[in-house]
Formats: sequence, structure tokens, C-alpha cells
Amino acid sequence: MSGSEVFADGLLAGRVALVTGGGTGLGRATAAELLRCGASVVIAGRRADVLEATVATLGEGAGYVAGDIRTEAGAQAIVDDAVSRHGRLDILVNNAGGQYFVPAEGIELKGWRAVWRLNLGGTRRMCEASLPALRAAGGGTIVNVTFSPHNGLPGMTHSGAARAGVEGYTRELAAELFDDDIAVIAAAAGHFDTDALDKYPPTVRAQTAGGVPMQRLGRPEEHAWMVALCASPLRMALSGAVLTVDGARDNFYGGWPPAALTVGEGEVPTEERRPPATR
Ligand SMILES: CCCCCCCCC/C=C/C(=O)SCCNC(=O)CCNC(=O)[C@H](O)C(C)(C)COP(=O)(O)OP(=O)(O)OC[C@H]1O[C@@H](n2cnc3c(N)ncnc32)[C@H](O)[C@@H]1OP(=O)(O)O
Ligand SMILES: NC(=O)C1=CN([C@@H]2O[C@H](COP(=O)(O)OP(=O)(O)OC[C@H]3O[C@@H](n4cnc5c(N)ncnc54)[C@H](OP(=O)(O)O)[C@@H]3O)[C@@H](O)[C@H]2O)C=CC1
Repeated sequence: MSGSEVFADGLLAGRVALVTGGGTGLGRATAAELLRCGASVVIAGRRADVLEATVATLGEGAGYVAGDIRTEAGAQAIVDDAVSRHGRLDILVNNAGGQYFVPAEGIELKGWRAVWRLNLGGTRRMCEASLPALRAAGGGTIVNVTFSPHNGLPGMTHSGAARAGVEGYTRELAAELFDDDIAVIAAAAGHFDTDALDKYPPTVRAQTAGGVPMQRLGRPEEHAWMVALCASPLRMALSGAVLTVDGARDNFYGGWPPAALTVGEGEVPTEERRPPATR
């Protein structure tokens, strides 16, 4: 595998990373970037065939373990596999997650719980299962992937609430782990171009790029660079932070100029200056 476009060769040499949901989309891109930075990487997910196919494309240094992060035993088995394979664990990327699209009042209690169990519960279980190994390695990094719920995501109330929970969990855990030299950072993704978006209703999918001020979807490698940065020597200074990579989506909803602010042929008016005497 060739080197990183962003980071120095060998940035993560000798480190071992575990990426949940590493068989697809953002997790796959993250695994590839961590490998480029010199780490050994174990990817995890429920479908062995998907993981196996991804490992074949990732090449040397990559391995997989099939398992389910929603149970304590599942999370523990995933961590144990990574540690027994490489003898240590330095980086945990809690990337597995997701939800389904339905307006708030249509969310059944069972579905609400399923989304929480995966996103907040799975993240917590993986953190708890990994902490002994991270401590044994003398410190490390946990990156909790969320989506940015700061301005709400229509149709995803269950997940917005669960991801806000992940942010709170991240901040508190970070404070408790400073003395162990373990950084805990939330990576809040905006809208990224992965196959997972295909499952959303076509009308929802069609406007996702238009809802980003940057006016395009994020590229998986852009997200992966942020995760690699979180594992870099900057990690402790970032611990407890929520890093948002979203093409400015958190700032307002739409491209420039905002349609409601334009006059004439699309110009954005400017405010009258005060007369010099009152300035
Ligand atoms: C601005 C906007 C731009 C939006 C467009 C841009 C979005 C970008 C932001 C975010 C993007 C991403 O996260 S993309 C990543 C997406 N990836 C994923 O979602 C993959 C992981 N997701 C999942 O595994 C599932 O969605 C999830 C429900 C969370 C977990 O599955 P489980 O197997 O635990 O649960 P299931 O058994 O399937 O379902 C449990 C219950 O959940 C409910 N349920 C499940 N699917 C349902 C559905 N489609 N419709 C209704 N209800 C459903 C039912 O009550 C189910 O019970 P029964 O009725 O008894 O069956
Ligand atoms: N794409 C986007 O725009 C955004 C994505 N995100 C988040 O980023 C992460 C990756 O998203 P993306 O790559 O797009 O989507 P994917 O649906 O491709 O990724 C989800 C991954 O999680 C794995 N997974 C799901 N449930 C479990 C489980 N119970 N145990 C173990 N693994 C599981 C899936 O594999 P398997 O089914 O085999 O278990 C899959 O590889 C998710 O948390 C997503 O919500 C956040 C913001 C935006």
C-alpha cells in the first residue's frame, strides 16, 4: 500500500488499530488510511463475507473479525481477537453505527431502542472491552464516530439523540482517562458519499449534497484523514473534543447564496453603513 497523502510515513508504525464497521464505507476508508500510516488494522462487522472481501483489497497488515458490538460478549470477542492477533491494541475506532429514516412520531419504541443499542450502547461496550488493552499498551486513542446532531437531522431523531449521547459519553470518558494517556475523541461526520446512503428514500438522497454549504458530499478519505489525525501525536490535545467535518453544514442549511437572502438577480444585499459621525 502506498503512503498517506497527508501524513508522514510511519506515523502510526507499530500501532494496532481496531475499526468497527471497517468492511464498508467510512470504516473501510479509515482502515485503509491507518494502514497507509503504518498501523496494523483489524476490521470488525457482522458479515464475514463483506469483511473478507475488504481485507483482500486492503492488503498486508489488515485482518478481520466477525462479531456484533451490541452484546457484551460480542464486543469482548472482537477486542480479544485483535489483541491475540497482534499482542496489543493502541487505537479503537467506533465507526459501526446507523439508523433508519422516519419522522419522529413514526419511530416505534423498539426501533428507538435498536438505534440506541447500536450507536450509544455499542460504543460504550467497545470502549469498556478495549480499555484494559489500551492501558496495557501504555495509552492510546478511541475515536467515536457520530454524525453531527447539532442542528438536527430530520427523520433521524432516534439517532440524533443517541449520537448526542455519544458526544456526552466521549467528553466524560476523556476526562477520566487523561491520566492513562488515553485520548477519547468524537468525530462528527457530515454527509459523506458512501453506499449506505442508497438505503434512504430517493427524495432524501437527492438533496443531501445540496444541504451542505460546500455543495458536495464529503469523500470517505477526508473523514479517514481526520480519524488518523486523532491517532497522531496531537491526540491528547484533542481528547474530549468533538471534531466536526461537514463542509460547514453545522453553520446553516444550504449553499451560497441562501435563496431567502437574495434580491434582483441573485445578489445578496449588504447593510447600509452608518454615517461617519456615529461610527
Ligand atoms: C436531512 C436528511 C438527510 C439524510 C441523508 C443523509 C444522511 C447522512 C447522515 C447519516 C448517515 C449514516 O449514518 S449512513 C449509515 C447508515 N448505515 C446503517 O444504518 C447501517 C446500520 N443500521 C442498522 O443496522 C439498522 O438500521 C438498525 C435499525 C439501526 C439496527 O438494526 P437491528 O437489526 O438492530 O434492528 P431491526 O431488527 O432491523 O429493527 C428493529 C426495529 O427497528 C424499527 N425499524 C427498523 N428499520 C425500520 C425502517 N426502515 N422503518 C421503520 N422502522 C424500522 C422497527 O421497529 C424494528 O422492529 P420490527 O418492526 O419488529 O422489525
Ligand atoms: N455516510 C455518511 O454520510 C455518514 C455516516 N455516519 C456514520 O459513520 C459510520 C459509517 O457509516 P457508513 O460507512 O456511511 O455506513 P455503513 O452502513 O456502510 O457502515 C456501518 C457499518 O457498521 C457495521 N455494523 C452495523 N451494525 C453492527 C453491529 N451491530 N456490530 C458490528 N458492526 C456493525 C456494518 O457492517 P455489518 O452490517 O456487516 O455489521 C457496516 O460495516 C456509521 O456510524 C454512520 O452512521 C455519520 C454521518 C454521516
